[in-house]
Amino acid sequence: MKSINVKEFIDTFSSDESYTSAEQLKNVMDILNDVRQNKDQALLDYTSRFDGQELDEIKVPLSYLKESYEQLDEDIKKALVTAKERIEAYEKSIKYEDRNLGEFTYVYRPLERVGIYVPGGTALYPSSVLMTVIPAQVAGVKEIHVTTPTFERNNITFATLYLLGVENVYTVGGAQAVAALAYGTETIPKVDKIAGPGNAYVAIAKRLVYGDVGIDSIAGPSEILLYVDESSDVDAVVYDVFAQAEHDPNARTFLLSESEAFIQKVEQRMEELIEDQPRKEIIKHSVANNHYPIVDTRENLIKVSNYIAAEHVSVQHEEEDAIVDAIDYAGAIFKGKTTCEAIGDYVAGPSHVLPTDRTARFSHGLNVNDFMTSHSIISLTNETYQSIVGDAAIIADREGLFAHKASLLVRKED
Ligand SMILES: NC(=O)c1ccc[n+]([C@@H]2O[C@H](COP(=O)([O-])OP(=O)(O)OC[C@H]3O[C@@H](n4cnc5c(N)ncnc54)[C@H](O)[C@@H]3O)[C@@H](O)[C@H]2O)c1
Ligand SMILES: N[C@H](CO)Cc1c[nH]c[nH+]1
Ligand SMILES: [Zn+2]
Repeated sequence: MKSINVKEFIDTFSSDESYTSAEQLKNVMDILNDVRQNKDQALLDYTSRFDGQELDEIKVPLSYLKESYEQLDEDIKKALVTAKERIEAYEKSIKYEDRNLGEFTYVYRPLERVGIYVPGGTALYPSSVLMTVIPAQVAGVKEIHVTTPTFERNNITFATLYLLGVENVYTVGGAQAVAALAYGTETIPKVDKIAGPGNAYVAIAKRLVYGDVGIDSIAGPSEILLYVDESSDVDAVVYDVFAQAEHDPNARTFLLSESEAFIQKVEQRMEELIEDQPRKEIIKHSVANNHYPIVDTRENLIKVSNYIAAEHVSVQHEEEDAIVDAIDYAGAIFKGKTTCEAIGDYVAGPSHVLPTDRTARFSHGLNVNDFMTSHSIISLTNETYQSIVGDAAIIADREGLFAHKASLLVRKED
């Protein structure tokens, strides 16, 4: 594919119709309203329509989870436990603790009831079970409810849920699952916050229910921004592009370099390897519509990296320290030629649930603290109170809020 410079990219990209088109929004809104009104019946209807499954019940019996786990081979059991231990250790290390600051205390409390979306449309995502449920468990969430459009009685998603001890699992996907968690149905309870990644329908639905329920972030179709140079390995870069593209036709891949010659080597190799990819149909669609090879100066490439604020930024470059330092906005940065993005998908430690669609400008990857809420406890000594009450009263006076002023001054000592 021909490369473009940063200016050409900004012109095309900002005028792109992203997956959140008005039509998509309307479709998702209709699904949300239907589930709100018709509850379980709507879930059964959408599951038949979008997933081709005629279900009798939505809740997965615990015996299915147990059987799924027991039938796993030892090598995958061991891999899941390795991932579990690394993710747990990471989340425990970053968990906020109560802080006593004398007259002020910040306290952190786990959420009571959360809903977790585990994707399962074109692939199974046991790794997303680990990357969402473990932070919630480390936070101490009291009730965890998981929805996933996964139907086979024995499958690795159910097995991983069993490994983590999750008992409330429902076979519902897409916007309808988000609606069920946000508003409640006969089977699925209304939760306080919904977390977890998914495709465009899931991402739009989370946007729309926010406010009625909390959400973690917009963790929609996957993205990677690769910043590479002549020292990078061409095949490794190609597989990094394909690894994101194979998630979804809407997945986006940005390939940035100061070297046109290197970009052309990667583009050429992509053409050679694409036909051999088992998920080539999805990859081709993603690459044809959402792949951006960009060549420009260092300064412009850094600016555009911060503009895109991609879910994953992978820096494979001789001057990686300087480039990583200059990047302010990204879901997660993978530094160096060995630390590829896919290691973060599975076992590195930090959650792979990351903001997409430029939302890393203002939100961050999922972690234990997203499953907690904090409040301050303010308890002033009388001495402090008496020293500041006059200032408070005069501001209340100027706001014209006289009951505020009175409540302050009634406690003032002469
Ligand atoms: N950002 C992140 O942190 C992150 C992490 C993991 C996965 N992902 C993303 O998760 C997604 C997984 O996507 P998926 O599709 O395989 O699974 P999914 O579970 O997200 O979506 C499947 C559901 O989409 C709904 N759906 C499909 N076609 C529809 C239509 N025409 N109208 C309404 N609803 C429809 C169905 O209800 C189906 O159950 C990918 O986009 C992947 O990139 C993102
Ligand atoms: N790359 C995805 C996040 O965008 C996460 C994932 C799960 N499994 C494989 N990959
Ligand atoms: Zn991935």
